[in-house]
Amino acid sequence: MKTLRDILYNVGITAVQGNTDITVNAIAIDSRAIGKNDAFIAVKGVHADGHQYIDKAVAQGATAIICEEMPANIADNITYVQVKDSATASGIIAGNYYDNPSHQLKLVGVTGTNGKTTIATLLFRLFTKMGYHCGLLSTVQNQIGDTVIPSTHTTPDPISLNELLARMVADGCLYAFIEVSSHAIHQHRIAGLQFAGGIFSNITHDHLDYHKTFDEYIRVKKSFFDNLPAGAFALTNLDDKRGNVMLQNTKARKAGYSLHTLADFKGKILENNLTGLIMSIDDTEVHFRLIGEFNAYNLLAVYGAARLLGEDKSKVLQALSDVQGAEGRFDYFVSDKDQIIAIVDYAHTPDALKNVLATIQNLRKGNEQLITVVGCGGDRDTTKRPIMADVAVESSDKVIFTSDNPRSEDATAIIEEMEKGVPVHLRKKYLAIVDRKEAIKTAVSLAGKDDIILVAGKGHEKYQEIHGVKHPFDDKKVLHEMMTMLEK
Ligand SMILES: CC(=O)N[C@H]1[C@@H](OP(=O)(O)OP(=O)(O)OC[C@H]2O[C@@H](n3ccc(=O)[nH]c3=O)[C@H](O)[C@@H]2O)O[C@H](CO)[C@@H](O)[C@@H]1O[C@H](C)C(=O)N[C@@H](C)C(=O)N[C@H](CCC(=O)O)C(=O)O
Ligand SMILES: Nc1ncnc2c1ncn2[C@@H]1O[C@H](COP(=O)(O)OP(=O)(O)OP(=O)(O)O)[C@@H](O)[C@H]1O
Ligand SMILES: N[C@H](CCC[C@H](N)C(=O)O)C(=O)O
Ligand SMILES: [Mg+2]
Repeated sequence: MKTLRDILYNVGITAVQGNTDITVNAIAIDSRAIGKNDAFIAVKGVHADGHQYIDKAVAQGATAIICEEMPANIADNITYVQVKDSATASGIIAGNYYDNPSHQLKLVGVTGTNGKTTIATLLFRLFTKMGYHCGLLSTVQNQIGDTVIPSTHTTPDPISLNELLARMVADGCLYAFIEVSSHAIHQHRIAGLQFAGGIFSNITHDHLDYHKTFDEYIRVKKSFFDNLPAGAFALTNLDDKRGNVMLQNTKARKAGYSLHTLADFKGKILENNLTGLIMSIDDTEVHFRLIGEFNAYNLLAVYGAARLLGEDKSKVLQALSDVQGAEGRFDYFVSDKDQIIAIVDYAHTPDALKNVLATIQNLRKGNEQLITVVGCGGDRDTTKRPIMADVAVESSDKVIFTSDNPRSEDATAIIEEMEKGVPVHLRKKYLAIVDRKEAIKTAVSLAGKDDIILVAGKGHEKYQEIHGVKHPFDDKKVLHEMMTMLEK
């Protein structure tokens, strides 16, 4: 059992009212999770202010309150600790509560608009193949060795994050590979963690609903590298316009990867087709199972990180050559009868969609049609909607606009916003079908021999969220069903 004093170690405290030598049973940032003798950390959120729930936390049994503003009602026998920033404090407190698990393994964080899940998953699979016991925190799933734990966020809240890392430590993991989303950096979900390394993939348009401007989005991502310790490595993509800026103020050891310029880790694509990529990496020719130029970048990032973690070049390349990509990322199958290539991909940003469509265009052998099914999520960046629609019609022969996760929004209204991005001369190329299953069915019915269908935006997701309800939905399963039903 830890005392309140123990878990406050390194926290920027401004005032204390009450005794800090009390034992703390558990910690929570959500009053609904509070039980007897717990500590409640009141965090100001996007929708609510945790300070409003202090009384509720006390009523549920909290004996310690950590907050930025002392409440008006001070209850007897409760310790109130005022801190400068309770979001940051929650990360540090969570670390202390769980014995700072990030100090007990090598923690590597991946940030960037696209490629985080792919890079983190490849690292996890590579290091596992090389014989290490590893942990993974990703959008698709969390993993401790072979044990899969469902994930709710790309980067969990600081308490869940430290608890998961502690489970990895207890299970004997030497490495943890985690995705670091821009939301997580901004909300200090990673506060107090000790990283052994940070990787930057790229930065393009996304999340402007949250960060407001692209400059602010860049600043937030950069702050992850600014805060890395001197002993860590910071690995960047030198072919990204912002690749150098990301590392401008880092204390960590800098390294870069590139397909086009001089770099610590240099790659070149020799062949790129449906059987995979053949690349030259630091002058060694290697075959990989993943497809597309964007995956060449992801593979280079993984190779670079493995080298920076002290692994041998040929051992890494040999193991990486056999590793498979993450679920729902350029996940494809070929139909039995008409050899239709059906691809499911998580492209939900303009850049990801552009890259995946360019990859498909490069794989084309003749005049096969490319039919794209795509939608945009509700309650998320609205400015990407017309751009994604434009990208889709420019690079496909036919496009079906449909729903992604409408969340609280009207699905038809989202599609109408997408349609505004279609240039007049390309209007004949698209249809709008709100029901995603119907949209996929139509794509399959339009496809003939050797044609290619791309269903974009939801990748591994197993549900469709409509007005707060998550309805079971799996793009790949629906594609399979429709192929069978329509005998393609
Ligand atoms: C917009 C956003 O990021 N919200 C996250 C944020 O919640 P919030 O600030 O909205 O919380 P709030 O509802 O305002 O409440 C404020 C505080 O009061 C507390 N509270 C609230 C109600 C109550 O009864 N009692 C109580 O104590 C809450 O626990 C919270 O601490 O902090 C919560 C705890 O960490 C997150 O679960 C929540 O993620 C929401 C569900 C979400 O959808 N986030 C998405 C946008 C997200 O984070 N995505 C990124 C990936 C993006 C990418 O693709 O790069 C991710 O990392 O998953
Ligand atoms: N390095 C890359 N550059 C550009 N696009 C990429 C890259 N890697 C993957 N993509 C595209 O982005 C999609 C999402 O990839 P991935 O899931 O790896 O990214 P992510 O950063 O984890 O996304 P999220 O922020 O939603 O968790 C892929 O399906 C693919 O279309
Ligand atoms: N991590 C991303 C996922 C988007 C996936 C897409 N299917 C959507 O629902 O918009 C986000 O929270 O913006
Ligand atoms: Mg991800």
